[in-house]
Amino acid sequence: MAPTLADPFSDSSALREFVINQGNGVKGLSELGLKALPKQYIQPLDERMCMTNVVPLESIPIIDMSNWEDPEVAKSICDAASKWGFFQIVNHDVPIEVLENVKDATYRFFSLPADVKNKYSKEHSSSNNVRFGTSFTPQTEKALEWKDYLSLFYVCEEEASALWPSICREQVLDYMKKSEVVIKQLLHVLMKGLNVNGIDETKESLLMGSMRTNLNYYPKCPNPELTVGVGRHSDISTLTILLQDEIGGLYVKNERDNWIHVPPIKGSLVINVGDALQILSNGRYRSVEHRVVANGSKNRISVPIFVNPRPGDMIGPLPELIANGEKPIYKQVLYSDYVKHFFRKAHDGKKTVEFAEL
Ligand SMILES: O=C(O)CCC(=O)C(=O)O
Ligand SMILES: [Fe+2]
Repeated sequence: MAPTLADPFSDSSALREFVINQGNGVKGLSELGLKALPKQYIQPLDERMCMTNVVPLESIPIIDMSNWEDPEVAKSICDAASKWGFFQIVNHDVPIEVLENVKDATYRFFSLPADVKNKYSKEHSSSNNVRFGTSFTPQTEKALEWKDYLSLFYVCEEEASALWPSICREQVLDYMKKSEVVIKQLLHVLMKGLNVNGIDETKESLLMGSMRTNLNYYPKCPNPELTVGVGRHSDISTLTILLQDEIGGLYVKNERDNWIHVPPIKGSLVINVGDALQILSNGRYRSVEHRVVANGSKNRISVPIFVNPRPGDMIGPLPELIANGEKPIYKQVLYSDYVKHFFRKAHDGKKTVEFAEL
């Protein structure tokens, strides 16, 4: 039941009960029509988006994938991954219907009643591979983030059939499957750019041996300027493939520490380098800080696929780079340890990668 007091959430345990334990999420808070943001979501001043640090005219590269093997296109992909760590792709092979279907499926999942979504919460889910949650790590964050999510770690079709919510399962599986072609094209080009030619089975497994898809829901927010949708972070993936809707709100840091908006382009996918690829490439490709603002008038969704090494893989600079005489700047770390380190703390910009520095 929704609390009815004027400031129902002055007590943090009441907020946790409603948002986390009962599974209402921030979507539930948003739908209460609160006039003011609960204090638990108020971010410190330096974590809020300050529009004076936004460069309006700059833009991350937009790359046409129809001729992805053309040396010019390949160079623009490698340059974007080194300089920006972020780019958008158009004319990739993922059909527009697949993208529209997974967005519809995201709305369908979040429209389910709280008690149904809550079956997939940390408390109730029968598997760690399926997780409905809110904020990032509410147990360790001083200020919460204005976001709900469903996270689906892919093991196999059978497990997905048994465990993933049926309301979005087929659409997420299709989105992952259809994205594999462009993921392989990008990794092929990026490896070639490091003089690593041909991706054998072991390397393919290291680069894309596991995948996680998140359905992110950022509800409309009272006082969006006081909070964040997602705080400053870099992803821990090798690559992230991100589908966003038409609302906007994702910002990326440029080389001069200013923030650049990633404008929604219908049918495009946003690609970003994650920490694992930064480490494997010995720093040649860069994972870059990004964040999502909250929106005062509209709900927003996004659907990232995190393309990862397998949890049991050791990641470190690729042997081909070291054989060429490069000095390693990262040590070998067990990927699952890296992941644990990321989830042990609140979002903290680019700090996670220090875990692997020599
Ligand atoms: O919602 C977005 O646009 C980005 C989300 C994000 O950065 C993430 O899930 O890691
Ligand atoms: Fe991210």
